Amino acid sequence: MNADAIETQALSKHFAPGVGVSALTLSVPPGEVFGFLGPNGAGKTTTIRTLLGFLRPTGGEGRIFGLDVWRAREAVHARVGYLPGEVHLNPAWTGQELLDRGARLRGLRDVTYGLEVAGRLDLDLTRRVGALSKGNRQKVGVTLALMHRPDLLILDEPTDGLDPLVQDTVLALLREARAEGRTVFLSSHVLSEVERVADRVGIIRAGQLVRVDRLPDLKASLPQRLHVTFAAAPRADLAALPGLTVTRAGLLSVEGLWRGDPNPLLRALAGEQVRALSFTPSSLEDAFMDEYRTGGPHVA
Ligand SMILES: Nc1ncnc2c1ncn2[C@@H]1O[C@H](COP(=O)(O)OP(=O)(O)OP(=O)(O)O)[C@@H](O)[C@H]1O
Repeated sequence: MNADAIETQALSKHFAPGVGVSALTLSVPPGEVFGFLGPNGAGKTTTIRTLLGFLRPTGGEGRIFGLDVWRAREAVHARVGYLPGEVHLNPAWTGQELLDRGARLRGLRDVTYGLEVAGRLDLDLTRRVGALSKGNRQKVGVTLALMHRPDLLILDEPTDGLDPLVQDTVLALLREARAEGRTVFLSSHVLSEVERVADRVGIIRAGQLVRVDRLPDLKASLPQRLHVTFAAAPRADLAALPGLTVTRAGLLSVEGLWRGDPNPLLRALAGEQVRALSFTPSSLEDAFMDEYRTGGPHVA
């Protein structure tokens, strides 16, 4: 059976009209790290909780390894390691006790990998969860999600509250999971961390999946930032060029974003008195900020 790790068809979860997640259609093949990005309140957690059958879809359907996320949720859970956005653990238990309990619940005899993960995260398993800092509780959550080497990891903001060194370790663990052919669905609002680990990214905004792309394609499609100053007012109407979105225009200058083949722009400028011209790639960060705010540039 070659089912996708995750497949959704118009999957929706509405809490009220216009609130929640709308008609999400997405496929994540096995062995991929998929970064799920979006601003606060965009619907990342709702999507994840629906994929795990904690919330009943109000429309469409979702499958994990071919299993219906609502009707077969218990079978789904057996294939998944889940880290919730907020880790709630019994404060009276130690990390070791939670690890042993997790192993028992999953019928896992060998906790060697769980111990290795905890060690690499520099987590003291002898301490009670109630006595741990937020970051250390997060490490317990990460360890519990990873310990059984699940086929699919669904992680809601896994590096939240962790220091940069530990964040690096978590991302390394995710890359190792991919190297073993396992799948990772990683929600985040931090582009820079997703960029370091994801094969593809999806951007959700106001409950809608607005873009899904491979990272290199996304980078290649970014517009160039253009800044031209003139010695004399230009005669051509540069704003009319289809590739140009003007962000600022003066009598003797134009700033904007250019998409696609630069030759029409160069031809238009050839007849003008150009004093200076700069043409620079915009950063991925810029592109994401545009996407967050407006739904982003429509790249051909
Ligand atoms: N149980 C609920 N009842 C009603 N509305 C809800 C419920 N859970 C979430 N929402 C609403 O659904 C929308 C999506 O919320 P969600 O928590 O999925 O966003 P998010 O992308 O995970 O945000 P964050 O990055 O802040 O965690 C928000 O408008 C939120 O207020």
